[in-house]
Amino acid sequence: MTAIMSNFSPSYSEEPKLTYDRRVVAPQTILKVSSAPQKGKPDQIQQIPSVGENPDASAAQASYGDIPVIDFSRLADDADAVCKQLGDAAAQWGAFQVINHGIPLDTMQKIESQGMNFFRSPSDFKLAAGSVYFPLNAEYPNSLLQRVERVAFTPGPKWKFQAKDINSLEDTLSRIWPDGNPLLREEMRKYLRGSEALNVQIMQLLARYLDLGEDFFTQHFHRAQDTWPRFAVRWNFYPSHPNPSENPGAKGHTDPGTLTILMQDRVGGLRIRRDGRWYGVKPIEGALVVNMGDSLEAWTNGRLKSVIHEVQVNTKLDRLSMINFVSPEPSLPLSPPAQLMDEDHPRVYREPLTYENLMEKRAEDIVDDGGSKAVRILDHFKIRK
Ligand SMILES: O=C(O)CCC(=O)C(=O)O
Ligand SMILES: [Fe+2]
Repeated sequence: MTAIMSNFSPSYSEEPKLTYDRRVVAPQTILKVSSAPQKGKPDQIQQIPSVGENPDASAAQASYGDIPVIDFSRLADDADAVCKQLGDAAAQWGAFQVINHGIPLDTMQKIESQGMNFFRSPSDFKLAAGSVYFPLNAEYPNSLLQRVERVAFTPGPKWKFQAKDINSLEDTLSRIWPDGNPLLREEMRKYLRGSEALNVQIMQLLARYLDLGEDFFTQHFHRAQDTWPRFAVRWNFYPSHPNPSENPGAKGHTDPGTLTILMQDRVGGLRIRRDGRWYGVKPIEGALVVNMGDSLEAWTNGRLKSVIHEVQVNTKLDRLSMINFVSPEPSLPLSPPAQLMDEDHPRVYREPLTYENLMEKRAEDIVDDGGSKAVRILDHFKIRK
């Protein structure tokens, strides 16, 4: 341990005293790029233009897209309308934001400020956390995550060992804050419980939207001895960079699981792709961003869309997100129900297809091509006509 480290202990007990710049970014600094829809080459893996490759990327255009914002406080009076709004968003955009989801704003703010405290700490302090901390870029020049420091709240080196229980986060918590951080522990516990409930609620609403019966997805949640789905929780920290065209934070990709529940700060920079255009995901205080992943698209025979997204680094402000990747049991066949297949809607993806298959392909892709090409992993599993 160096002298700096032993003297350094970021305080955790401060109330959300935000140690970073909370200015709301002027809309024109958020890039929204329109580019021509991809020319159809249905039998080829789709290449997703990313920030660095896209000549439009520096031509900032003000305004965010109309990514739906769903108010869960309306569930009590008008569940049908909420269900329709949410399902349409999942089918058309592959993403939405949720407000009034039940996780307290205070919890989200405290986690955010603790996360910022961690990433703003001296490098020696962060590196002392060991394998749960991934420093900026150094070892992963070709990864999808281009300019991101990370903390993985996931025990074990492999995706198979993801867990959602607070106990499994203890190890990471004690590594990133060796002197203890009971405030963060408590708030993470609340957040996890809240996002677990939200995941169930959303999956039930989506099943209802598709007329599958509310439990179509959730009946599998406790199928295995251990409980599924599992959560892989991560903090992503994107230090600012003066040149937006040189600094994709995360390149275009889809997430492999069922849902991704994401908390972003006020900086913005997350963008999603729909019909060949990028749309900024507007930071809304207290909102959670929900993305559909590959497993859900496969499971619903393409009715719900696994959304392509990327992150642009801000030119002035550091950005933090906390991401909860929800995955199904790895060996569960993601077989679409009969109701979602007919002559007009033939089976889209090969069977059997499991989360495990998706993850294996993803690992190959990222390793084999050096990760330089962002691809939709699901396209590898399409049934060719
Ligand atoms: O940080 C974000 O907003 C999104 C990051 C992301 O897409 C990912 O880590 O898969
Ligand atoms: Fe992602």
